[in-house]
Amino acid sequence: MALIELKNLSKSFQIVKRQEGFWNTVKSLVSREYDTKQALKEINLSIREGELVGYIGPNGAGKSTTIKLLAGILTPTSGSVQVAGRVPYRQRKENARDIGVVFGQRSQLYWDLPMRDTFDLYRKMYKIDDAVFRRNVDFYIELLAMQEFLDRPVRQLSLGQKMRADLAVALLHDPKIVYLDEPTIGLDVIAKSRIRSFIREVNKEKGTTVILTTHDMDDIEQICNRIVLINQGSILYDGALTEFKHTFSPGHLLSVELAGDQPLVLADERLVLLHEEGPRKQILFREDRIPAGEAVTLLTRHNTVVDLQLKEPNIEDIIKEIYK
Ligand SMILES: Nc1ncnc2c1ncn2[C@@H]1O[C@H](COP(=O)(O)OP(=O)(O)OP(=O)(O)O)[C@@H](O)[C@H]1O
Repeated sequence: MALIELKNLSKSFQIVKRQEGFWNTVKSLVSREYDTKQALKEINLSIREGELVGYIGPNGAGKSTTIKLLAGILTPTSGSVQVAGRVPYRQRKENARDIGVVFGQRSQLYWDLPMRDTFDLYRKMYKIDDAVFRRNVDFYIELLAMQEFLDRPVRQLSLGQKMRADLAVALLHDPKIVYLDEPTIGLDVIAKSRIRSFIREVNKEKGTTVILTTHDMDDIEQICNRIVLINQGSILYDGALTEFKHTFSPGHLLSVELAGDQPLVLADERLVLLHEEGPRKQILFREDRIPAGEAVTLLTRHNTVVDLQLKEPNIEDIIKEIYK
């Protein structure tokens, strides 16, 4: 059985409609109106133990929402989520033992404590068995070359040292899954490469399943063997990195400019809006699902198109387009 199993998983948020003006503000205190934002739309995803998955997509795509559902912080609107045979939001505590998390932009360390004491604190918090604790601390100190800064308070550490420390702490309790959000952000080339080989090594030695969110394609290329691309709450691609390059290049990106500021009509679910900037829209499609000629015909039939270019992107172009 898969370690992570998401079936037709949807998540919507209710957002209070904001209206301008004094009376509208007063009115909204009495009866609120809501908009619904669908963050995830019937996604299906199955991850086996030991996989190294790159989970990528533009801002607001639904990545954090997925991770929060895996961690049991959120409950699904519909569909199901299972992690190691459990329903995370029903067994949050037990589930937390199976997950380790690292946010590149937000450290989980205690600023005034040296790492040696931080390890101890986490040992108590997670009630880690003494032998496991000793073995893991030694393993991470060695693998991440942490000896030199173990006794210095965290606030004195460099960004790269802090990241190494954060990784060690997240993995201290031997979680089955580790979720890494931008683990190499802001680091120099050498520090990045050290983190990447560490992640590969942990995966190899301990069989830890890795879900990696990053905007750095080198992270994906060097760490992951599978890539899941999510955009506007739907999974656009799920497969090997080499296949990904093959699927979306060349010529599977349409750049169109519409007349005036009319909204884009896609008219077909095989066409996906990747990015828009004013009247210029970037549309992604897979040629095995819709031929380029048909995509162009559909777009010009439903929109007043001023300019249309069929691009021949490579993977970096697509990613750039996604992250613009
Ligand atoms: N608590 C919430 N209330 C309302 N809307 C939310 C909430 N959390 C997320 N959303 C919306 O759901 C969508 C998906 O957000 P999510 O944070 O999952 O994206 P993301 O892919 O993690 O983006 P980023 O790369 O910027 O972190 C966005 O439109 C976001 O505004």
